[in-house]
Amino acid sequence: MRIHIATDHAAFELKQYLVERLTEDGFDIVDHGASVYDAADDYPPLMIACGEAVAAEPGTLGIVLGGSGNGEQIAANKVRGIRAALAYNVELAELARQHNDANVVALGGRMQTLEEGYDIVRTFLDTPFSEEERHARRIAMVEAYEAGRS
Ligand SMILES: O=C(CO)[C@H](O)[C@H](O)COP(=O)(O)O
Repeated sequence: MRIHIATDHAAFELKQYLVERLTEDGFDIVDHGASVYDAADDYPPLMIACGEAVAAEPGTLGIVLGGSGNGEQIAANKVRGIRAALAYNVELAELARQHNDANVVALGGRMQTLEEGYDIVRTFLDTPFSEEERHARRIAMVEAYEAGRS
């Protein structure tokens, strides 16, 4: 499975860790930066690039990282077709896939250990959408709004 990933400076170490672990696990990782640590970098262009890559390639998933994950989630969600969910524990990561069919997960690198971050991300990547009608119906309502049909 192809995974798109991006971070700003605040989760640079977490991104490096995830790229290494997920590559070992057999995932095809596309790294959208930041490619070097720069304490003054800005997250929006990095997260939007990651979101655009996910939206352009259905079936892929994305990981956006920052200090809290909040701004990263907000930026990724500006991309048409992106459903980005903030996950700070494995239960949220699981629900993001099962109920929301999220295609991007946002994590705060300052909010958990590297190993906890990996567990959250692996849960997100390993959990399928439930396909339950009520969840599909609600997602379709959001998509209709996004498409200007509601
Ligand atoms: O999480 C973030 C946005 O939601 C950023 O990573 C965070 O705001 C960066 O903070 P600073 O510039 O103080 O290192």
